[in-house]
Amino acid sequence: MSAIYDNWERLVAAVVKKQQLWQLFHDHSRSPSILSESSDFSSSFDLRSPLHDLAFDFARFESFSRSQKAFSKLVLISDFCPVIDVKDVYLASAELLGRGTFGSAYAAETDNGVRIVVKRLKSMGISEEDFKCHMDIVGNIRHENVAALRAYYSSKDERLMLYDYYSTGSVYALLHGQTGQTQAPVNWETRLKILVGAARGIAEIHTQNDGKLVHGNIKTSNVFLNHKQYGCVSDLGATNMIEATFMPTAHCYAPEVKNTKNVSQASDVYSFGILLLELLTRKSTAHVPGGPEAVDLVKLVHSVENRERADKVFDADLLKHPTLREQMVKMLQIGMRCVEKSIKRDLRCLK
Ligand SMILES: Nc1ncnc2c1ncn2[C@@H]1O[C@H](COP(=O)(O)OP(=O)(O)OP(=O)(O)O)[C@@H](O)[C@H]1O
Repeated sequence: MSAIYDNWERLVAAVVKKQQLWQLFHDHSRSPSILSESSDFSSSFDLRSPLHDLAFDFARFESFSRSQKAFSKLVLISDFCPVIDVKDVYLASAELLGRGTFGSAYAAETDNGVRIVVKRLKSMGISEEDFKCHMDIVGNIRHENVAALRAYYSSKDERLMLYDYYSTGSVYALLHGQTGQTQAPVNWETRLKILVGAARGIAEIHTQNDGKLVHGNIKTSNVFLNHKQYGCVSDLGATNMIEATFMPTAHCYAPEVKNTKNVSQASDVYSFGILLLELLTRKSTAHVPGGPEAVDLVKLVHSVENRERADKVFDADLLKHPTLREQMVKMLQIGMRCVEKSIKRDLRCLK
């Protein structure tokens, strides 16, 4: 356990205490746009202000006869004043975004053009009471780097969670896109901002529920870009509620994590390390139909014996900028520390 918590402390040191990763971030003198932004995300952002850009029509809920009964128990999170009409989900006009471990995700559009994501849990293995209790915890989180739960619904045979829709797509889509498409370059600044944001989001999640909350499913398809283009962690909740087994070929989970019962804050740190390595290498760690094959990145970076050979694993696009190399090596070291429980070798060889 001590080794696990050592990893966690390193992440906190890297992110919250603004050492290492934060230092790297500020050292990046070629990115004045990052440096000019406030280092205290919350100071310039009123997280409790009403969301005026999401102007839904509450009245339509009442008049929607087919689902009126079903939606009568839709619970809106307190700061979400406007209301959502999710009838499109039931009327099948909603767009299926994909099916994941815990259910399906749909993008539904309201009449006034606001898009919202509806997550439909596939398992009913959680009581209504436990579901609501967990939704209260998740719904309470308002942080720039955590996708906000806007509403939820629970009935005898249905559990829905409503989130903001991220039109820019996930980090998975950004890095790996669709098969056959030429990959657009993703610059260093973008990658750093994704990592800093994701790390801050995870750190925030871990402070919740008396410091016991776990995300449990950190991976590129669950990280989006917020309005400032920083990483924003989504899909919080499902792992805590549903018992599910992860695909053994998904390399984004810590080795001890076989199913949702094994997830922990330490395994979130591991998955953050994998996210970091994925951003450095641009290799996918989970196979999505139509996407690239999954690569065991821990094994890959394990094959790096010294800093000269680190180039073997970096995304070739990044290597076109030799001035970034030092920062990339430092970043690789942070990633390796996050996953080091399964990397037996001594990191000092990279120093
Ligand atoms: N809020 C959102 N905005 C935009 N796209 C989303 C949002 N939430 C999920 N998606 C996308 O919808 C698809 C399905 O997501 P879902 O979370 O159901 O599965 P997953 O991320 O592939 O796997 P898992 O269930 O393990 O999280 C993914 O491509 C995901 O990136």
